[in-house]
Amino acid sequence: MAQRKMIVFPTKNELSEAMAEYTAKLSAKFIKEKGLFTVVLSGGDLIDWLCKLVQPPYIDSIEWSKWHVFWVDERVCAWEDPDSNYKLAMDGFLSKVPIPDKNIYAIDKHSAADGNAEHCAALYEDCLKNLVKEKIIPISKKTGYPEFDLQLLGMGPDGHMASLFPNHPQINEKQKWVTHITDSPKPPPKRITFTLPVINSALYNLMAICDKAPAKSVAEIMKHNNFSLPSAHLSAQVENVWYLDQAAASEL
Ligand SMILES: O=C(O)[C@H](O)[C@@H](O)[C@H](O)[C@H](O)COP(=O)(O)O
Repeated sequence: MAQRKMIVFPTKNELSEAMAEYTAKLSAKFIKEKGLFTVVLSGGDLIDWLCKLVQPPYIDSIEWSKWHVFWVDERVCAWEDPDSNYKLAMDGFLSKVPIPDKNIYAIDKHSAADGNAEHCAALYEDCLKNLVKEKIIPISKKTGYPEFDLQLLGMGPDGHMASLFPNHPQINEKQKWVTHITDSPKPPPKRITFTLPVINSALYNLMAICDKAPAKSVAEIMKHNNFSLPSAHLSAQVENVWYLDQAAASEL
């Protein structure tokens, strides 16, 4: 498993530039090697930081038609709900680039609107299993879990990543690929999330963190490897890279 690497950027703008460059390079590499690129998004501020991808040179140089897009976690609510990570990504990013609709794998629309978190998690896992059969997602020979090319993650001030929260049992789930939570400390309470072994089976994991609020948790992880914080468990098969702005790195 890859060692954690950290890069601190003077500003959010520079972090955002670097994230676009990193994503574009991996997109070109994987499309050249296997004809497609699997990207996993999270919610939160990350989508804002992806804004550079919808600008030149990336908007014209990336082969968007070869992208397959997933969510590492999703809030269980209607697609139109302002809480929806799907809506956030569609409005801020995906609607601006020519990725075929069929390559955008959102939470099941009806079960999400019905608020059935357990069913949504099971359906999302079924969706991943079908894509394994269709050879869109390989199963890693090393980990035995699905292997995504790039996952773009964020961390909350409490050290959570995806919807794996401190002092909640989801972090220990090893059988399922996708699980659910109905009492998330960050609203809204109902969510689905990739499990830790799936998150860590990605080839490249990029964790992007800005602002002062998560700075203490960043320091707990970097200085003390405090495993009570779910983000401390992040790994990857090839690269586990953490992009911080100055504020997020201020307690280091
Ligand atoms: O659904 C969510 O809430 C997100 O996917 C979540 O895991 C997010 O990545 C972190 O909470 C960081 O969020 P911020 O960038 O908003 O702090």
